[in-house]
Order: sequence, then structure tokens, then C-alpha cells
Amino acid sequence: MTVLAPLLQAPGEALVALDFDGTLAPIVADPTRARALPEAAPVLRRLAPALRSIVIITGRPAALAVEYGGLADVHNLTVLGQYGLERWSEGRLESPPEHPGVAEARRKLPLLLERAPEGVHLEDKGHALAVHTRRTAEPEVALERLRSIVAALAERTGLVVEPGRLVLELRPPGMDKGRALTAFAAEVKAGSVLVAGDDLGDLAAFDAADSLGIPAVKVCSGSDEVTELAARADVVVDGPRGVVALLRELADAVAP
Ligand SMILES: O=P(O)(O)OC[C@H]1O[C@H](O[C@H]2O[C@H](CO)[C@@H](O)[C@H](O)[C@H]2O)[C@H](O)[C@@H](O)[C@@H]1O
Repeated sequence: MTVLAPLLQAPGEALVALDFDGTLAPIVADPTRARALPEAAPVLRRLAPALRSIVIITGRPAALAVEYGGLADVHNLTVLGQYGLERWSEGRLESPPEHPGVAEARRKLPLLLERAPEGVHLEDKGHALAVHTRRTAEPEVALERLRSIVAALAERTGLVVEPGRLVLELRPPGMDKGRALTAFAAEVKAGSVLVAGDDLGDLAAFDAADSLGIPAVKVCSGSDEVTELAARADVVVDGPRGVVALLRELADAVAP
């Protein structure tokens, strides 16, 4: 029996919740160059009318995920960006005022990173700041060295640290992918859910899927970098290509 069986009982009530980087878009060294696989948008366009809804829950700014995903013309799609702070749907973006701690962290981080290993780079997402180590000579070592510096700054600025794939993000508290998924599933009255992710931030969405009280399928977009999700997933697929193949299998079943 296919792992998709819980959704196939009543596809019109099914919610598909997807992460972006590492799930729809292959991981690359420069975050500005990440793009969803070209097959992703067409399969979502095919799937969306047959399902209750599709939601992308990402650490990216919502508008950027739409742009990098080529998703602007996918209807019945909502993008919850910045771990749920932002919302994009049908071309409309809702974004809250900036947390004051972000401005303070933005001012202080450059000085704190002055002695960081060569290749550490800062991504300013407006509502959050991401410190990346992927482009350093020893990314894991660099990440460990920066952990306490970033944690101390989070403490001083009222932000929280969101760890991810060779990245430490400083972002506002109060929202995460689990809360975002729980609220969205209730809003659309989902009768079943498929949730797919690759990174530590997606664990909260896995937890939420298990607590919704509806049939849930947890999909790990597998990688050598993060192993925690595989242990919790119903199925592990081969990175973004595997995720898109699974979505195509779903589309073939519900929107032939
Ligand atoms: O929730 P997501 O959609 O998975 O976004 C999480 C973070 O993804 C991005 O960083 C990751 O992907 C980069 C591009 O492939 C890669 O270079 C980096 O090492 C990864 O951590 C993004 O840059 C962050 O802003 C997102 O929050």
C-alpha cells in the first residue's frame, strides 16, 4: 500500500504542507541562488485544485520563496514565511512590523563576527538574521564556534536561535513551523495532512502533524547533513527530487 493512502481516502480534504530549502529546492552554497526544482511548480499547479490546500512553511521571507519557487501563479497555495510570521496568498503579502531586537542584532552582529572564520556570511531577511557557515573551510567547526556568540546576542535582544543546516538564525520568538501548521490546518479544516521537510525547524511541523488528530504522513527529504527527521518520518525520500516524485505520484492519483 502506498504511503499516500491516508490522503487518498478524501483528497479534497487533504492539506499538503511543504518546506522550501532542501525540500523543494536543492541545497546550494549561496542562499540567493537556491531555486525550486523546475518540476516543482508544475506539479503543485496540477495538485492544488484537487486538494483542500497547499501550504509552504519556510524560514525564507514568503515573497522570496514564491519568487525562487516560480510559484506566483499557483492558486490555492499559501506561503507562510519567516517560520509563520509572514503570509502570502494569491499575490498578497501580509508581514508584521519588525521585532525591535532584530534591528539591535543587525547593528551588533558585524562586530561580533569580525573574528569569525573566513567565509561566514550574514543573510538579512528583514524579520530575522541568518549566520551561515557553509562557505567556510570547516563549516561544522565554524558553526560550533559561533553558537555561544549567537545565543548570547539572542538573549540580549529578546530573539531566539533557530539552528539549521550550517546556519544559526536569530528570529523573533512566539512562532514556529508547528504553530503555523496547526493554525493553518484548523483554518482550512484539513481532514488529512502530508508534511515534508529536511531540517531541524521542520521537527516542530512533524510534532504538530502528529497532534492534529487527523491522518498524517510525515515525509523526510533525506540528506547526510540532518538525520533527526528521518527517525521521525513515515517515509524518507531522496532529497528534493524524491519529494517532487512523491508529489507527482499524488497528482497522478488525484488529478490524472
Ligand atoms: O525553512 P526552509 O525553507 O528550509 O528555509 C531554511 C533556511 O534555508 C536557507 O538556508 C539553507 O539553504 C541554503 C541554500 O541552499 C544553504 O546555503 C544553507 O546552508 C541552508 O541553511 C535560507 O538561506 C535561510 O534563510 C532559511 O531560513
